[in-house]
Amino acid sequence: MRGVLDQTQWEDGRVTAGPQAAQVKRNLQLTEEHPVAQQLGEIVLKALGRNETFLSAALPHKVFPPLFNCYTGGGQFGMHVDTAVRDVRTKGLRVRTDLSGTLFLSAPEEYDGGELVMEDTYGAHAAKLPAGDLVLYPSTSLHKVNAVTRGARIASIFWVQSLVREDSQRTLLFEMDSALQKLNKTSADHASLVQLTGVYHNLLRRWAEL
Ligand SMILES: O=C(O)CCC(=O)C(=O)O
Ligand SMILES: [Fe+2]
Repeated sequence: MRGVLDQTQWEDGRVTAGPQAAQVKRNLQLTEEHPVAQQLGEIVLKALGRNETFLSAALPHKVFPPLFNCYTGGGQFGMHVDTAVRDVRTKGLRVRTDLSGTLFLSAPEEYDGGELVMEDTYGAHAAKLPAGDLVLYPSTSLHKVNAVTRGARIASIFWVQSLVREDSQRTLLFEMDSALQKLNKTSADHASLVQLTGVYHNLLRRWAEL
């Protein structure tokens, strides 16, 4: 993916930003309509579909086609909250953004700065992950990307409409599914596993919106 991106002409990131975000957004990007974003976005979507942790945590209903972005030469993205509903112009559908994802495509050693900083009720958290790692966070969070003062930070970003809109409910289901998966490995024949798996599905049935 980096081989292709390193040869692609980037565009100004402000074209897809709302009025508040446009004030603070200084980066380059490829929108979901760009052929390179479409080609590489498919790879990202396939990888997401194979990743059990992602599927269990996000419970994805719709995924906004991945964009690609690049911060370099002091590029940054100041504090903002992502747009709540995004139109997928290429597919004629709309995605409510419950979760935001950043898939890092540059190694942390390639650039200085560029941390993704998210604010939640417990304060600020910074993520600057190895290439190939993904951070998924509630789209309701205020977040920013610190200025990149050396090198270039390349990433793929996307949004997920989850089957379960509420973070608190999704978190409970994720915890429960993680525990069930562990039990399935160690005590698959325990009778209570059937019952607990049933509870998981019945909670999901209660909370899922299609
Ligand atoms: O580049 C990132 O990690 C996040 C970008 C971002 O917040 C956005 O495009 O809304
Ligand atoms: Fe954002």
